[in-house]
Amino acid sequence: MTTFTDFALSKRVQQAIDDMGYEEPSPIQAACIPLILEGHDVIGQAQTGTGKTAAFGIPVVERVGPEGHVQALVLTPTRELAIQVAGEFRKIGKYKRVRTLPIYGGQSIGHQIRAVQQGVQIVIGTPGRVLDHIHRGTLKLQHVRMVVLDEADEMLDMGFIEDIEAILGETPADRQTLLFSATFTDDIKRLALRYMRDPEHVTVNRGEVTVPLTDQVYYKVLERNKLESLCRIIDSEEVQLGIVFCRTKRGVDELTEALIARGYLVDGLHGDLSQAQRDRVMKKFRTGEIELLVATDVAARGLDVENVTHVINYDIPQDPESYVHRIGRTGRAGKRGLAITLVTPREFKLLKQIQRETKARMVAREVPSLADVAERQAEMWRQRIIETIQNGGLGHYRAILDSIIDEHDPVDIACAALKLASAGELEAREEADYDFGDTGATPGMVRFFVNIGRSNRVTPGDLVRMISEEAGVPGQAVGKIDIFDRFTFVEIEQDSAPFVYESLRQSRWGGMRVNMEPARPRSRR
Ligand SMILES: Nc1ncnc2c1ncn2[C@@H]1O[C@H](COP(=O)(O)OP(=O)(O)OP(=O)(O)O)[C@@H](O)[C@H]1O
Ligand SMILES: [Mg+2]
Repeated sequence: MTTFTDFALSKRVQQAIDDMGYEEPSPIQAACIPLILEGHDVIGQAQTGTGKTAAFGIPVVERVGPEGHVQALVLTPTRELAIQVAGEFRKIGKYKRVRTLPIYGGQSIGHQIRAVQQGVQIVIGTPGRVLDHIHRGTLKLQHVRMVVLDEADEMLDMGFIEDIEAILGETPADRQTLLFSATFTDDIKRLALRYMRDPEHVTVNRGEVTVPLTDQVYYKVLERNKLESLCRIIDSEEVQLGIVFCRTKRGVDELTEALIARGYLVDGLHGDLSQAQRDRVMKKFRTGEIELLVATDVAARGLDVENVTHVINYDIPQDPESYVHRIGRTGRAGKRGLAITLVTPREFKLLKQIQRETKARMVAREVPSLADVAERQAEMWRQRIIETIQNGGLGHYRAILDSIIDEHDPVDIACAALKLASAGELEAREEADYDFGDTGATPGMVRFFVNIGRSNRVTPGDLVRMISEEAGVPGQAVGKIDIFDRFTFVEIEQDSAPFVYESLRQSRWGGMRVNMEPARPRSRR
């Protein structure tokens, strides 16, 4: 087994690693540290939370010389990540006294300029702000010997590529270039070769991109019930710290407000907040002052917060990479995690695509019913009432009730008091459902008209198979099937009907075009 001492690191770096409590190198560290120490360019790919930061951090710090100019540059896609990676570098370089500096937007540039002037050896920054310094002439990169792109696939993607090119153009051509991420597409790897010299490819766990210690589940929800479903799911989980991802900044704001209104300890993070706000929110999350962080994909990559037990995709991620990185915020460094994805009927295909491309094992779960949640809440109130009786000190309240106790049933009085105390929390609520109108189906079922191209060779067995494969519903959800000359009608259980409808309303199956519509009873006559 490899140990850190095998790398012949300087005493001061080795001591720092010991202080950090790293006993043995993770696989990506074991493979990359020697290569980087020897001066190779490296493309390093390993699952989220497996120590990629130190895999480049340790050898980069080790290779930095005593000269007081910028020798290494690390680029990250977000400010929070730059801050975090800078923290890791500071720890590794603690005894070597390597001077590191995070440089990112939203922070006073004057302060950064003064800090650079004091002789920084390693800069960790976001591309925009680094370019800003280059243009102002306040950051000189001509002596840079090592460049790291953390989250390299993201950095070489559309949003960043021009900035990256411009920055790399400021560094010497014979620099050492290091690329790290949990995900690399073949295209990005090919593109990366342009900026590298004969790189070594290190890939850990080629087969699985997601972390096996993170269980992955999904809940089928209806758009209009999403908030309610989320709350029920959270209430049925023991969340220590959780990150809830939304697609848009506005979605983050809205969900944050809605959750606060419902009494959850949450705050939101996205790119439109001031840096001071972003710092405050991250601090509240890292210290556990809030239990849920609601965020856009700005929090998807690289963030390492201890004890994140849950990642919840409130909005389904738009591509497999985003899924991998988002859920990678939990299940880090050998800990367990749970990744939850909410999926609406319209998004079901996307879920299946993510599942296919990440080879993820996702298990379907049922949103707790209102009855489940109601029972849990009722139990909680019963407990509270019993505890309150046991704690005593009720004399004052008894006096208040004295004047009505003769005229009203004591149980009625207790019920009224509970209604007031629970502020509506215990009111009966109704389950909302997808409205297909009257389709002339058996009670509890929805009848659909299915049109499968010109081919009439479809058997009832084929239909059941198609429906369960495409919509991910059990075969039992399919009821009566009528195959006429040119028309086919299928009855689907109410609960599964929205998913079947959204998956099959317009799709392809075995090369045939499939259309599906809720049946209208009149057309049956
Ligand atoms: N050798 C080690 N022994 C113990 N813990 C480690 C070791 N290396 C790293 N860690 C810890 O593992 C956690 C994850 O590390 P890191 O953030 O570098 O992961 P990553 O691979 O960069 O993940 P991501 O793809 O999400 O960016 C950190 O908390 C880090 O301190
Ligand atoms: Mg990382």
